[in-house]
Amino acid sequence: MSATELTINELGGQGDGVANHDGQPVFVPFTAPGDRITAAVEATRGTLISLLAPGETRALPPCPHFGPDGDNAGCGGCSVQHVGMDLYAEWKRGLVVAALKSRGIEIDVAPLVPAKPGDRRRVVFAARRAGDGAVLGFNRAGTHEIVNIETCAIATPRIVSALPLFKALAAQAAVAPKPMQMGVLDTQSGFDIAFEAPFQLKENDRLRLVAAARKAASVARISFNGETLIEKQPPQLDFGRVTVTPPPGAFTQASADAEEAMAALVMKHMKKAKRVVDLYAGCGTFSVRLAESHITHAVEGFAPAMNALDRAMRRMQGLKPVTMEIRDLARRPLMAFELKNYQGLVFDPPRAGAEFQCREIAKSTIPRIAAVSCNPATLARDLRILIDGGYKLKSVTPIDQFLWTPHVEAVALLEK
Ligand SMILES: C[S@@+](CC[C@H](N)C(=O)[O-])C[C@H]1O[C@@H](n2cnc3c(N)ncnc32)[C@H](O)[C@@H]1O
Repeated sequence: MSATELTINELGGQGDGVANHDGQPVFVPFTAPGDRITAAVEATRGTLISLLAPGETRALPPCPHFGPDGDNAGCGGCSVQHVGMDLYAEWKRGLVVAALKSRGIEIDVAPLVPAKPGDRRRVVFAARRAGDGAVLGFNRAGTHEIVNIETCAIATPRIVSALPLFKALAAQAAVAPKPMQMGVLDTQSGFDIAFEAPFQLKENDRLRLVAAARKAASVARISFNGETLIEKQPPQLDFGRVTVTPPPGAFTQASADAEEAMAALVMKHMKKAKRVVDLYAGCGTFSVRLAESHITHAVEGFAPAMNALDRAMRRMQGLKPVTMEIRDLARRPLMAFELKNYQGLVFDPPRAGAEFQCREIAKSTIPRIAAVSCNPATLARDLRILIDGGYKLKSVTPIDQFLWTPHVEAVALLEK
């Protein structure tokens, strides 16, 4: 394929540079606005061949695994380390602005709440067997090839220091050649490690993995396909004043700082509400903070998460009551009449959003709503439903929970 000379005009939605070629957009990974490059172009995809002249927005990537060059480069964990932080922040904010605009929602979206490198406490690695050991890292973008990492610019320093340990444990767990996922949560009491694999462990494999975990002081718990193999001490996270032990497989926010930023926005908006309902409550990230001053009803579909919240609340004193309900909100959303006793509602659904639930909220008279979302597209769809139901959108704040990726959290606040 011949080399085509291109100038990069902007960053696309996935963080690739976008050039115009014969009137068509061409997306070239690892390029920045202003770059003059040569690329091998195939339809709308370009592969960088050479950087002829860097654009002014180009920055040095902090991680050696980022970028197209080198043995262990091409890590797909991050896609946007190669531009300056001002452009990066504006690009990320723009993802939220564009999603809202596509639903006809015009609002002055707040500046991005930034993230710090090294603050991701929850990371999901890809791992597989390699000889006597294991490779562990992230998939090369668009492939199933795992880039074996020696460091990571986004994960907490504790996670980075423990990469050799994670590789040793992955080598014990990877009893079949197929790749698996290794979720690592850096908790106050040690690592909570959750393997998800398309195979099972035999008894001897389990014993070997458990023996390796026993020797590692920093491991709190290991689970394999949802089953706890060893719990040396309960993994613990503080949500505000309350210490919770999330069960294996439960959702936890990926960064403590991002969680604090989201919770602060939610709490401020709920200030005047006496009773608040927290939908998609997980292990109670928002509920326990709300319970400092509001009677709170937490609703969640994953029973072990609600049980974890229940156990944590039983140890606490001085909080308002939190009632809990295990309920599938996709099949059985809370109906408008069930919402009539609340003055505030928080919802933080999975990526698919809360379309049916929002149709009921839209009919309700709850004066204050806080919508938390990791997917601007479904957030915009859900906000449209609420706005059409008479809610006024007061603010939207993007939060950089997933540094250097195209993923962004947002907190939207509404009133009726
Ligand atoms: C993005 S997480 C938010 C959890 C919590 N608010 C937090 O901040 O940690 C979404 C939560 O929705 C729950 N969930 C997913 N589908 C659900 C459904 N159909 N009904 C109820 N809960 C659901 C998940 O188990 C998860 O706890």
